[in-house]
Amino acid sequence: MTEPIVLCENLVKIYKVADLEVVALQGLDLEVLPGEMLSIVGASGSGKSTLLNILSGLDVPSAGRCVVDGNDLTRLTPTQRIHYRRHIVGQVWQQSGRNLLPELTAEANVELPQMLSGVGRSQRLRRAHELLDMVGLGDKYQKKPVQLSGGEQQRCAIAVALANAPRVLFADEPTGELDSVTASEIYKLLRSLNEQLGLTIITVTHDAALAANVDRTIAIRDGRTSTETVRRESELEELHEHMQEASAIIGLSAKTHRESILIDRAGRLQLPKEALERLPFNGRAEVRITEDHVELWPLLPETNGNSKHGVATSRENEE
Ligand SMILES: Nc1ncnc2c1ncn2[C@@H]1O[C@H](COP(=O)(O)OP(=O)(O)OP(=O)(O)O)[C@@H](O)[C@H]1O
Repeated sequence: MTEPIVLCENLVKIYKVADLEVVALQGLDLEVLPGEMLSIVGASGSGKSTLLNILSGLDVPSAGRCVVDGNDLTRLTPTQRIHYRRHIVGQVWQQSGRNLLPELTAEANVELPQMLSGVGRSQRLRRAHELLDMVGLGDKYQKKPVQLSGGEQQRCAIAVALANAPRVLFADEPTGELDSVTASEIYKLLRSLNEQLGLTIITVTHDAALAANVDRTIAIRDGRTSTETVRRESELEELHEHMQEASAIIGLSAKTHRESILIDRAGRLQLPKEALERLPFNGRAEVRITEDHVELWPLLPETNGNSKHGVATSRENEE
């Protein structure tokens, strides 16, 4: 079995602000396989950036386990952390000011991380040109960020992030400041780099529609993974009744994507908000375990087993 390149187990992050504690991640589990292109979606404040900051080595978890390409992020020494950030992971941020130095040309921006790693000038230049060609900036080597469009700046940022050939690329809202056409082009570029280089890519986005561009989307709610959406190998011709319900979770068609609720090792899951809003659970549910699925029913006085209010939380053999 292929080992995951990213593994988070029961990850917890608590921020202390004055006397207050903010629990940003509350026991998050995540596995990503080498070569996967994954998107993390979730409402503002759900913990996406916190997770990405931990994975990219900028922050440390309060508890739990987090291993990326064999590096245990709870145990790195400061020197190992610098090596990890320079060589194992690459990052692209939403604001181009965080990705590129304004006074340097595109070429020099891609040279910089290599220079910090001790790569010689001719090799640096060769690599910078190779990467700028790959991201579609073959005619912009000498342009400074201000002379590039927003989309070109993000292309350049991707080249910078790949300068030291990382094993995993993290992109936090890489298209947040771009129009939808340019955003979709950046996702296509990320997809082609993922396929050409076999690079593992994890992006964070508010925009569930962009999730259609990746293999798998994980939704985070309140610091925990809640649902997973996987692109189907081939489009379904027909949908079962219950599958149309499922497609509402992040807004992609159940014909093209298969959605599931994630159940952690302790058996915890988060019901979709839609189910919570539509059905009167009031914090508790009647559980019915059958041979091949589990049903959760609101505790209505008149519930007699024939109510239409049931929500199936696990169905096997759905296709
Ligand atoms: N440095 C910090 N100090 C204190 N609290 C923080 C800090 N960073 C994040 N938080 C809190 O942790 C929770 C998760 O924040 P996080 O930024 O990870 O969410 P997010 O899903 O990335 O949100 P957004 O989409 O708005 O960027 C929020 O309640 C936030 O206020």
